[in-house]
Amino acid sequence: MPSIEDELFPSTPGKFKIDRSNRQLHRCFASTSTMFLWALFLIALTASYLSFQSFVDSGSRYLTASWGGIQWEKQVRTSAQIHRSGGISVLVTGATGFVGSHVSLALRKRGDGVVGLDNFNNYYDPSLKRARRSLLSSRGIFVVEGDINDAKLLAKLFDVVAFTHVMHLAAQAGVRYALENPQSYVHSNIAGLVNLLETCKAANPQPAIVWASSSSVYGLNEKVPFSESDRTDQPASLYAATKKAGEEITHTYNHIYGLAITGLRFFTVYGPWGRPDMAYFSFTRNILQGKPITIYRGKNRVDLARDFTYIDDIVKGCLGSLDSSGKSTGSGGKKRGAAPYRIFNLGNTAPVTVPILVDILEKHLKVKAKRNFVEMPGNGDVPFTHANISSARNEFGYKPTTDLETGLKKFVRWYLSYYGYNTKAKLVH
Ligand SMILES: O=C(O)[C@H]1O[C@H](OP(=O)(O)OP(=O)(O)OC[C@H]2O[C@@H](n3ccc(=O)[nH]c3=O)[C@H](O)[C@@H]2O)[C@H](O)[C@@H](O)[C@@H]1O
Repeated sequence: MPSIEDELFPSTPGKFKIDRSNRQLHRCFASTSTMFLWALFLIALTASYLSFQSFVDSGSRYLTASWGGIQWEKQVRTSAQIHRSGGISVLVTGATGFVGSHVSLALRKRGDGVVGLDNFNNYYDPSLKRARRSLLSSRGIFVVEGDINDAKLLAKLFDVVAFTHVMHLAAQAGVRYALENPQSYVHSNIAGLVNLLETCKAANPQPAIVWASSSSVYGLNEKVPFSESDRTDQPASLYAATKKAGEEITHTYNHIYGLAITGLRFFTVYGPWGRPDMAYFSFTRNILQGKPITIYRGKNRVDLARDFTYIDDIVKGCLGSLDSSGKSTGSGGKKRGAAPYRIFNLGNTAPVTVPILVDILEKHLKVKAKRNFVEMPGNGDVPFTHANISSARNEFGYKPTTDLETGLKKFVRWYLSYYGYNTKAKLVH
């Protein structure tokens, strides 16, 4: 590919007609033409710089289309206001996501300040995210539309509000989608995370950060139940690898800049307002529509199992982590002392096989599933997960209380109501 210089200075100068009969004139013409060429070059350079600038501007306008301005700042400030003594002010990324919306509502309910951030991407139906936003907005939570990769936006948010905490839940989720769109995992889970940490490190005061890692970091680990000290260097999917990378990256920022950081390894979270890409959700949709569902099986027809964890238990774990996070020690990019670095499993400690999950759904839906068993493809899945939660219990009293039967009953009730199967049921959180 020709460089920009190649294009401005063609390699065929013979095209410029020079009068060779008069050396003086030639020299003069040559120097004039050189000057002329330089002038042309400078003009072209300036023009291309200006057009590049306008491209950057229009690009950032695109990124920042929905933020900025006095009114916007007022909304951010109001939403961040704390309404209880000893409360915290939290920036929740991924606020219209499944876990993000629940955590935002719970924080708000107890009187904390909450500002949401979400890019409303279309990994799954954005109308569900918009509905969650309406719910948040009805409780006085403002959600900024923007991406964690937008450094200007993040800096602006910290300019407007001195957040005490960041609850970082924005991510490219899903284990199997990484085969289809690997770059989206790098974009959100690596580049976006670093961008957020850069903003937090530079903030004055620095916030404490709690963020979503994943049970998938245990990968091919066979020791059960999974403890935080078990090996996590055998990821089975790119998704897991990016979450594991996130744990290493956050450690670095804790070490160099004194950011207080807590990583939470969530175990297959489910519940009302959940994620349509997850098995319990898509199974429900297919069962109700009379379509078959695909159930993966491991080698020798062994059923896969997950430590399915109900959303309300996860929310308690998130709030417990925020409350016990400790403080960042640095300011303006300078570390002043050691800050806590923690990682916790947030699971249910009671793995259930996928066919049993389907049994429970059938019971609550009162419809038989059309089961199609398939040998687990090499798509990033792991055979089972099982959390040891003693660290979280010791540190902040984490204690899951909802079993899969009860949790799925609540999910099904929400699903039928939200999608209009049962118009009598009220649409409540
Ligand atoms: O806890 C975690 O670490 C992860 O939990 C889920 O990942 P996963 O456990 O794979 O959850 P589902 O996609 O709901 O799958 C649950 C089980 O159903 C199985 N499954 C899934 C889809 C399907 O069509 N058929 C099927 O049998 C999967 O193999 C798996 O065993 C989330 O999607 C991840 O974002 C999260 O990080």
